[in-house]
Amino acid sequence: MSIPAIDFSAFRKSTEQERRELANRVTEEFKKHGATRLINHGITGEIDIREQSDKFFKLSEAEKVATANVRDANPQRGYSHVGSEATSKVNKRDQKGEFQICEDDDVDQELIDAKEHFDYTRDGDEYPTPWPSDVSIPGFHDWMEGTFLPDCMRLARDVLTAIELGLDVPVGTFTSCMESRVDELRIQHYPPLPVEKLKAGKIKRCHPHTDFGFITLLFQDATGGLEVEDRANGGWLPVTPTADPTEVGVYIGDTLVHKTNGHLRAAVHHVVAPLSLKDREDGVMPERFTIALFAKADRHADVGPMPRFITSETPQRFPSLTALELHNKRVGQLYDARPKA
Ligand SMILES: O=C(O)CCC(=O)C(=O)O
Ligand SMILES: [Fe+2]
Repeated sequence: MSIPAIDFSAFRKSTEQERRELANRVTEEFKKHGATRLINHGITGEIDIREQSDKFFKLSEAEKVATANVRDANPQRGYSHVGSEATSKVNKRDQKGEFQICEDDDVDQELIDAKEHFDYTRDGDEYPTPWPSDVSIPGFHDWMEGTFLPDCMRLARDVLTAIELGLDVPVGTFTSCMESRVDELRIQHYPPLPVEKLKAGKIKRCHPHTDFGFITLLFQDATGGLEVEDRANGGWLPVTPTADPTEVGVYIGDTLVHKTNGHLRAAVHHVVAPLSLKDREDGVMPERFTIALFAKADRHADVGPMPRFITSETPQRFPSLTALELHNKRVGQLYDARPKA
């Protein structure tokens, strides 16, 4: 089984009835795995992940480090080297085997994510991005910040509108608390990795985790290796890249889980060897590039469960807190850094 790719073109240009049907279909997929895949979603510009990302990751170590992310509990900005963030520290399975947000420090400290990344947001944000100079990468900032980020933000809001329709909550329920546009984009590079290195179980391209925002949009190159937890059968569903380079995976994140009191569950995902290398003992996993848009709620928005999702059968599961409080708690877990009180 795999996650079907849904044609999203009808969402912007069709009758109300067709929009609702599409919204229901997308929401049903989210209910199954916390994930869906979309094609024909309106981002038509060249999504050449490699071309854009390569420019940054090919910079010298010194130039990359000059834009380094500060490893604290604030929103991530700039460059993170291989092994910097530890996704293994953010979630844990509960007694029923379901993945939950980690609430204590009892996690394996030695698991390494074999990836480097650069995180950014729009200019003018209160947490500014340390961009590399335009001399070292001509056009990089303008394309990333000026074109790609707004396109992704628009698509994320459309998908959230579809979820509002699919859940039959008033339109604007989620999207009205995204006005300050604090979404974040991440370009990600997984350097070549010998399969042998995976054997000891300490290194993965990315350990199982859930993302922190409302939803994540994920564009991947043709390498493969991303998998989503298969809730119905156990195990994992490979999100195998298709021939369509614009295809985007969409994943439910913790903020939407909180707001819906667990009615929607987050997509648990990880990155392992691509299918062609899965049963091999040797060989080298080729490098891999992806781009993620983390669609976020306004920092001061209350992302505690909405009253309509709290019932006698489903009592309140999460506290009332702001999006920034939830986000900082989660980012802090990546770095063993506590948010400031
Ligand atoms: O690169 C991927 O396929 C997944 C990355 C990811 O899960 C993340 O950055 O949160
Ligand atoms: Fe993720």
